[in-house]
Amino acid sequence: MSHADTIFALATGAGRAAVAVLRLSGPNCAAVIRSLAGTLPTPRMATLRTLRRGDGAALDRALVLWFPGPRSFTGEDAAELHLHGGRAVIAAVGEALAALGARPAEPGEFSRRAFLHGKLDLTEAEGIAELVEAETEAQRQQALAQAGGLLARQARDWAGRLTTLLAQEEAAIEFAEEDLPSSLDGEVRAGAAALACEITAALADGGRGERLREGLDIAILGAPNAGKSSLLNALVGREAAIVSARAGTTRDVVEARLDIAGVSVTLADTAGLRDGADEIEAEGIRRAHRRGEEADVVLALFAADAPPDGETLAVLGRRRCLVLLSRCDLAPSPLPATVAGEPALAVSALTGQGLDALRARLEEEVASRAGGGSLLTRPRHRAALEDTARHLAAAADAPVPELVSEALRQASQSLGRLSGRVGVEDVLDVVFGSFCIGK
Ligand SMILES: Nc1nc2c(c(=O)[nH]1)N(C=O)[C@@H](CNc1ccc(C(=O)N[C@@H](CCC(=O)O)C(=O)O)cc1)CN2
Ligand SMILES: Nc1nc2c(ncn2[C@@H]2O[C@H](COP(=O)(O)OP(=O)(O)OP(=O)(O)O)[C@@H](O)[C@H]2O)c(=O)[nH]1
Ligand SMILES: [Mg+2]
Repeated sequence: MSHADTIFALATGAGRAAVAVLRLSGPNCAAVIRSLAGTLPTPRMATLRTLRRGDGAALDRALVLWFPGPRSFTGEDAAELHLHGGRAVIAAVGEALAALGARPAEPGEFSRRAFLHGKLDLTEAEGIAELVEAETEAQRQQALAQAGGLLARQARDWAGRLTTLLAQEEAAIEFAEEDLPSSLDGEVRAGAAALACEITAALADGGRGERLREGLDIAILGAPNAGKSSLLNALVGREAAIVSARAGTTRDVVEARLDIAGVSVTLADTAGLRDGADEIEAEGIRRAHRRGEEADVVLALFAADAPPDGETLAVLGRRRCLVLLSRCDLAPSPLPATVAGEPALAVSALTGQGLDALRARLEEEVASRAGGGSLLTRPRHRAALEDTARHLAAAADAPVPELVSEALRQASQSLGRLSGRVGVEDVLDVVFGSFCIGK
């Protein structure tokens, strides 16, 4: 993959659409646009042109945008073709571009070039990917802040202070050689300890930003016929799962997406837990248990009109669950307030009783685990900052000035990985490889 190539990709979604945007970037852009559109349009001004193949045949009437570098998204010559959205139009123009020496872009290659040309740091590029993937309002806000440099600015501030500390420690080492008394070493150690503290405080966010980006998983577990599928349908407001009076209706895990408190939540309905099921149902029950173990929150359902079953009680013993007494319209009141000592919320998917209270409880559970206001949105950020804080703490406590300086250098390296300044090619491959084509 050469950064000297001129690349192109469809920037808009596949499938039928009114307009399709083909994006181009690279040193050969001007020649490619001249060849397709006759002359270069005025920079950054949408211009209607007939695009023609080498043999003069018309390809499409399109809006052409020309972005001379370095004042472009990628920081090099770039262009956009706003085509009619037909599959054949896109294919024909793509063929013409390939014939002119441009090649299809890899996933994330436009953002990678913007990064390489210093237009974005790595966390800002990640923010752009997060913006494209955002499904909820809170995810959008977090992604926009990240793309706008929220973490990048903080990292630059930390990096600047770290560089100052390193320079001061080098000076302290010099002074020591000249046998001059200096308090500089002590000041640097105190500065390193303070910076370690500040970074540790930023890390102590309970992973809320990462969870907001990734979304949360909630699993519904309980005996056959407890009303799990009915509850899923009631919560998502559509018939996502099959409901029937026969025990053992659900076998596969049925997933539905919900927006709870601005967090993207995957709600999973599972096979009813019981012994002695047939082969297929038994596999469903294994999947149910696995879902329960992986979930952030488990809803344990007990039918209010039946005694609590041992299988679901065993789940309560293994992990903290939100306990629900389902089908509560079928049981005579008063209902028990607890199951196996756990407070239980009475709900009915049929009458809707208790559903608002359940939604409120779910909002609390979700809001306590994920939400906005965090600088960190990825495990990668956490790992880099944990290393940085560790090296800073080591610098504060190092036995001799030379080791203070060495630890500060390592802290600087770790922090550089966060912004991508200390660029190990494989980190870039991982980050940009997860982007979609055309980004
Ligand atoms: N048609 C279209 N819409 C789009 C994009 C695009 O590339 N094309 N974007 C793509 O992500 C987003 C907008 N982001 C952009 C960010 C920077 C530049 C850009 O060219 N920046 C120049 C400054 C340009 C100027 O100030 O006039 C630069 O940074 O040098 C373009 C788009 C969303 N919408
Ligand atoms: N009266 C009443 N009936 C309910 C309620 N919830 C579910 N049912 C009925 O209980 C039966 C089982 O409901 P499902 O939602 O399929 O139960 P399930 O837990 O998904 O069952 P499996 O998939 O077999 O594990 C169906 O006949 C539902 O109509 C409720 O709140 N009130
Ligand atoms: Mg079911």
